[in-house]
Amino acid sequence: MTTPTISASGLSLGYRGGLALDDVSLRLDRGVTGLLGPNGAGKTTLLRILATAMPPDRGALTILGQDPSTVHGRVQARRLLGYLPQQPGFHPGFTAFEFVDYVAILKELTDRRARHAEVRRVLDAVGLAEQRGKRIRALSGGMRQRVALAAALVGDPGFLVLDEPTVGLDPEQRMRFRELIAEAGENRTVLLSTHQTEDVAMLCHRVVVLDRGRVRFDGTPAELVARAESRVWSGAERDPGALVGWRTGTGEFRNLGEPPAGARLVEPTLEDGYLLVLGGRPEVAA
Ligand SMILES: Nc1ncnc2c1ncn2[C@@H]1O[C@H](COP(=O)(O)OP(=O)(O)OP(=O)(O)O)[C@@H](O)[C@H]1O
Repeated sequence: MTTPTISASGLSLGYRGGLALDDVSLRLDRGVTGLLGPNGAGKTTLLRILATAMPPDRGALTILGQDPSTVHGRVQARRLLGYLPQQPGFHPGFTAFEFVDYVAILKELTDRRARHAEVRRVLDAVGLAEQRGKRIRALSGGMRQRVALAAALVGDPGFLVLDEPTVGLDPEQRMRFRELIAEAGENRTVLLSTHQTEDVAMLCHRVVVLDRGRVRFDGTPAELVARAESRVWSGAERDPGALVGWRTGTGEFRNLGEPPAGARLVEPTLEDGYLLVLGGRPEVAA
């Protein structure tokens, strides 16, 4: 068996308010894995730990064979991974080129000529060749996300950590961004956190659902959809026996849970499976 890109076991981390991650174990390999979960589930905390931005309180982790609990392992792991954080921390006065070059310097690409060639390569890869001299403040939200992705791609890392990369993008930009992520996942391991079940349906070969700091599901998108098989029905009213139900655009109600006899069953979606894994809690349906 080959060594996985990421091998994490028993990761736990507490903040003052309580446990944000509770005994999370995960192995990740090539391709795009989606991390779904409601607000406060622990997604950012997990991604930060996997990107070595903070250590867990407990648990063991290896990143591309490196142990980030040692200084040497942490430095090596950082050379091998790319991280697109939720707030990329742009300096709006920088141009796209200057920002990515700055990240490349932090990644210790010391030879100026080779570094600049690398910056041009990653900006080209995300379709920003034309905009590289533009100031970040003058770029659209979608272009800024592409700059952040370019920065994460510097040095061709084997492991990419993307924290809600499609948030705030219009549908066309989101589609374009998904293509870039799919491309990035062809020959490396990508972990992507998102609230968008469509991101997972369109991009991911695997999906992990995190809720209240614990892994609630780990499988393929098709397996997540299958969780809702024969558990979704429609009707003229919200079924009081449903775990969760809502009015759809057609005026009909979509109900999830254990259908009553004679219920009009409908084809489940990935979102239905996700909501059922979370126990149909309506506060996470948004
Ligand atoms: N710096 C911090 N100090 C204290 N508590 C924190 C801190 N960061 C996160 N938390 C808490 O830890 C829990 C997990 O937060 P985290 O940001 O990892 O969740 P998330 O799944 O990324 O949420 P979202 O989807 O809203 O970004 C939440 O209860 C949150 O309030």
